[in-house]
Amino acid sequence: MNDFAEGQRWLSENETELGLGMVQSVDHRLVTIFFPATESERTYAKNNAPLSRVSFQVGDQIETAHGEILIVKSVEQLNDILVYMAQMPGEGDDMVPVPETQLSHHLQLNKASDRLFSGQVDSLRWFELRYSAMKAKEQQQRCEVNGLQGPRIDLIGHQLYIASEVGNRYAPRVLLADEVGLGKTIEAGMIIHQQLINHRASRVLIVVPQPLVNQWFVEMIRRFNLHFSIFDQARVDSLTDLDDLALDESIDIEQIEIENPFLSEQLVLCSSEFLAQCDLDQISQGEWDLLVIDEAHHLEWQPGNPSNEYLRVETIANQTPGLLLLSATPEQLGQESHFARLRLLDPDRFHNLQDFVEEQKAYQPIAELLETITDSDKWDDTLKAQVANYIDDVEIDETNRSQIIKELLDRNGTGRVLYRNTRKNIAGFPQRKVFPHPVEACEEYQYEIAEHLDETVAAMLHPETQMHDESWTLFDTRVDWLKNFLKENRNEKVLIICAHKDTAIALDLHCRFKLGINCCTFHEDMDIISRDRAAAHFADMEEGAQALICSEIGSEGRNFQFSHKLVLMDLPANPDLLEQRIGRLDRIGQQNDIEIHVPFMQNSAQEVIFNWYHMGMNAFEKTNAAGSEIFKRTHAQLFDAILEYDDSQHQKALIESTRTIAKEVNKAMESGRDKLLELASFNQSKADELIERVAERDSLAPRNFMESCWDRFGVQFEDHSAQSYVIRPGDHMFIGAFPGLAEDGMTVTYDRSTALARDDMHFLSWEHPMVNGAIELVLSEDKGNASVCILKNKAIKAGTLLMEVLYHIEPIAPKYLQAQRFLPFTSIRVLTDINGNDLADKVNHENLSKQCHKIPKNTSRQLLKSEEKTFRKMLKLADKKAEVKAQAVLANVVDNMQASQKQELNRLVSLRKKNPNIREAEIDFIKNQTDKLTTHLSDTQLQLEAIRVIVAV
Ligand SMILES: Nc1ncnc2c1ncn2[C@@H]1O[C@H](COP(=O)(O)OP(=O)(O)OP(=O)(O)O)[C@@H](O)[C@H]1O
Repeated sequence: MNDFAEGQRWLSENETELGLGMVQSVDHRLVTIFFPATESERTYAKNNAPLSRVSFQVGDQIETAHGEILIVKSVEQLNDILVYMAQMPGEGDDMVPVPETQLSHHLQLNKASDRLFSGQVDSLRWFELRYSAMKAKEQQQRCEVNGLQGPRIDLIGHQLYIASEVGNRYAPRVLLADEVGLGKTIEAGMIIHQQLINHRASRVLIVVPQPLVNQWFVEMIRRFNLHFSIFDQARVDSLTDLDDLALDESIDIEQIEIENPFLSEQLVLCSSEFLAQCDLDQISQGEWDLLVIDEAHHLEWQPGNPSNEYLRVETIANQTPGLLLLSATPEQLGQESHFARLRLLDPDRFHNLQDFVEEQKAYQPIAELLETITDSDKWDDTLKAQVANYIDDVEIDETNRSQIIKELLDRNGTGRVLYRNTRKNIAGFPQRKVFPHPVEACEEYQYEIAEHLDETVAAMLHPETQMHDESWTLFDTRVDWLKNFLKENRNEKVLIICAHKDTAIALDLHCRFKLGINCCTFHEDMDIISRDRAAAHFADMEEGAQALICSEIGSEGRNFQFSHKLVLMDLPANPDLLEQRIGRLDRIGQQNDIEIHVPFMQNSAQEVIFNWYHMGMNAFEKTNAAGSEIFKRTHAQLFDAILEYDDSQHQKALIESTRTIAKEVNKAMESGRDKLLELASFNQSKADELIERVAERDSLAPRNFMESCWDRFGVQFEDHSAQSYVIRPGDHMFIGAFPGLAEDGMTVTYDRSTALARDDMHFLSWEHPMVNGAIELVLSEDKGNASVCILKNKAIKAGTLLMEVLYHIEPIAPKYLQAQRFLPFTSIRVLTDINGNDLADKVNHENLSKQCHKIPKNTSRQLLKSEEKTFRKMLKLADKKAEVKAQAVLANVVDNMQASQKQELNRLVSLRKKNPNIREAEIDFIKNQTDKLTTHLSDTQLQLEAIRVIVAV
């Protein structure tokens, strides 16, 4: 464990760009570091904080907070603080005491020139490794698909498209609403991964229904290398409980301020059930950058009557810049709740329910206009005038097409906040087939007409719930049918869903004990471990259960696509719930057509609802986007027909009107809302381009770079199979531990399809934590930043001196500005001769390196001594050239940043015409942010990274 003390200076190993940190507070478990240069603060667990103590040695150059440069003459220790006794170079023997607290907050880690002129030179291979690490860092940060390559996933167009649209945003706030099973979890994972890898976010909170906690936890590690910590009440208690601590009796427990437990981890996963009852102040003060809510349709809101769940999420979301809501059925609880969730995402855009309802009615003309402007190569004046009716602050011209489409979709639809892909737009999905199984009605079930209509309908749809015990399994004809069905399909995996847990439990007992069928159950009264065990037992292809009998909770979020037979023992009176049930099997990865078996009693309420779904809206065989709207408009008639199930005329009328309404709603949606959603959510050519780009990055795997690193740092590696290696710590490792390398070794592969098939192998892409760690390791070490070599090239006169100097620029700015989105790590290379001519563009590094050869270290040192003056002059000349290049880059960066900020400003000003709630302060915020970004970006300093002296022979 490290010993920290207030005032000490430490450097974040993972985020060196934060500048030099100062210990702000320490307790028995946590340490908080403040980074003054970037006005940021981080809290780490003491025992595994990724921090390095910064201490200078005698002879080192230090810079004070006031910018004075001094040379360290001796180092003293006062309590736990280092005090450097230092002198101003060339200003006599006066010694100045500089406590480490007064060091400059911008740490210049680079000592390339010091090392060169003191003769500490390294081999060419180290210099080249350093160059490769710089290039890798630059390419990665500048790569358009950065964050999309690393995940262990198939490259699927609609997912990549959404992730690339959202993942790079500053504080993304969106609702991911793809149809069930199309990969919202994967999209969310990609967005989180991008935000983390690009330093847009570092603290993430994911909230999911309890049954899905483990599934998310595993998906995040397996597919994204993201290790979330699961928080529940027991964990929070253990972090805040003082009883376990052996405290000195003199300490007054009342006086101890307890650290917020949520600050102890960066990536936290918890259940919605935990969120509903935990300490709201603590969790909302978790300083999250990104909040993710799965199955967000549960956040119910009515005007004047928001649910507790909604209010809690709203409290956290108001204090968190990024917000991802996931729901396949966002309108499940009605349009009001849907609107409220959109308002959570973007209150400026969605401020009034009534306006939103009205606006939705006007989607059709906008959809038509969008189609016209997409399809027309040349826009005539009439068309331009039409577009100008909707947007008045962008030049209306076909050359601005993509921006105009974006603005239209954003300002008149839900373009910026809602993404929904449907099976209709995605090829390759299996067919769904429904198999009705009418069975004889059971006389044993008697329907008492209860006072409340809804309760009666529920009782008629699920008559077994009226029996209060398990006796119904003995006479219910559906159970008999199930017995035969399971026997006939003995070698198939069958998922059985029913609405209530008591039904699932009774069926499970009956099937196991009375019929001897290998099955298991899954319901809300089971604890999470038992549920996961049941799901795993069902998934086991060798010896697992033939059937899994779930209550309704099994119909949300779970992955059961290895099965293609679904039995619905009853039907829910809500089309979205039906879609959720079918979605367990109908998801990415399903290899077969899906069979949906529905046993129902003839001449009963069950037959009525089956026909309503099947004949009225074809909800079994096709995904039904209009389900909730159709339900809204037909449910009164449906309930009547259920209550009078023996009236065939009633049923006929129900089916007829449902068909008419379904047709009407589907048509309106297809030409209005769905059209807008489709345009905003997917773009085939962009998706194809993204797949191509990622595949291209895959083909440039970091093999050479990693092999050089392993070789240099003493990691052993050997072939495992094609494209795969076994690596393990070597006996003579150059450093204590290689980043991400397990003590007992690991198997890695560079190949995506191998990684997809073999979970036990690490997918080593440029985004893997080991590769990133290796890049940072190379760049944080001094090794390779100074080198001398000879050049053999007949065209160059012997004795010619060249100097290859590498620099980088990277912004140092407060985190909330996210300055690196405009200025990623940029390397600058100068190849100067003795007159200051820069040959970098004429001779690239790789070609030059082929002609460079090593010379003995002693010879290098002699050369450096004898020609020191010349080399110092050459370095100054190189600095000047690099400075010019850096200024050109920065000017461009500032221009781009200002243009992008202007777009944001225009949007807000335009929205304010419709939404009076947008305050002047919000507009001032963008202006202020632009000013600060301009200052920080323009002030970016050029950093010297490495020098290679080259002598032609
Ligand atoms: N790109 C991909 N590569 C590999 N597997 C994928 C990919 N996308 C999705 N899957 C798999 O498909 C299944 C469905 O994905 P996911 O759970 O993300 O869907 P969803 O839209 O969140 O589903 P639901 O609506 O049920 O919550 C999962 O098993 C997931 O691992």
